[in-house]
Amino acid sequence: MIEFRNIHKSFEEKVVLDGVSGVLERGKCNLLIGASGTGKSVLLKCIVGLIPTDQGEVLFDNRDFTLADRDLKTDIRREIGMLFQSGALFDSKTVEQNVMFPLDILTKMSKEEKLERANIVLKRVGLENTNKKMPSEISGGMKKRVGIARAIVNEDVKYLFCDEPNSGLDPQTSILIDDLIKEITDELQITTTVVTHDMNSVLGIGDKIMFLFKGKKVWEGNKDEIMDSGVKEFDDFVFANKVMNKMRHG
Ligand SMILES: Nc1ncnc2c1ncn2[C@@H]1O[C@H](COP(=O)(O)OP(=O)(O)OP(=O)(O)O)[C@@H](O)[C@H]1O
Repeated sequence: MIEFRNIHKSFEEKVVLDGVSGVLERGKCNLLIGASGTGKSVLLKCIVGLIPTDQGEVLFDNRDFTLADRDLKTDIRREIGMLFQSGALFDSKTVEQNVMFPLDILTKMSKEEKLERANIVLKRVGLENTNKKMPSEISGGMKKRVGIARAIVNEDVKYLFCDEPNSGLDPQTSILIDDLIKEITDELQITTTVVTHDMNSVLGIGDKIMFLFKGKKVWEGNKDEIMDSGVKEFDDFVFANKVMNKMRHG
């Protein structure tokens, strides 16, 4: 479980996050949603410490990351897996080398141990027998699977963060990737956070949904509660989607 409290972040004069608080629950897919430019990615980066906040606290299972000393920060970082928007695979490394990379930098495991672990997670994401392929030789959906394998390769991982995992994917592949993220969350009982503006994802895997608008969280709920949120900004976002609008008005 991750708790973030009163997060503020501005870039020069521009206020991006204006006092955002929330709880990301363990064993659930927690979704951060909102229109383009509302600060979803900035919030995710503030939570994982990639961007310093101006104000606010982030607690990973009651451990204050903001005030943590170097050792505790390193411990928490080791428990974080990230799936980046672009996939962020190293083009010059094979699939296997990409997946083993976090183990190279975070652990003292032997080559054999790292390989064994990489093979386990590659199998889990449905990519056995792709070890020696280069990223340029595999599809967009497979690249995302490699990204997921890399994010969970470290057995210590307790927190998984995915920034727009469906970007660049067709709708069917998007659903497969969403389902995989959901299954892994259930299996490992990790705290998963997904940044998205894809309504299919919201309906498919939104165990807990937080909607950001102009730097504030203006609605929170689950996928069964989105039809009658009672919040205009949220309705405008949800029902801009034609399918959702049709579901509402028949
Ligand atoms: N490093 C930075 N320096 C200055 N401004 C930034 C920086 N990072 C983000 N911003 C600004 O913060 C705002 C929010 O950006 P963010 O990427 O969080 O949006 P988002 O909600 O994730 O949008 P999208 O769905 O388009 O990815 C944008 O106006 C962006 O230009």
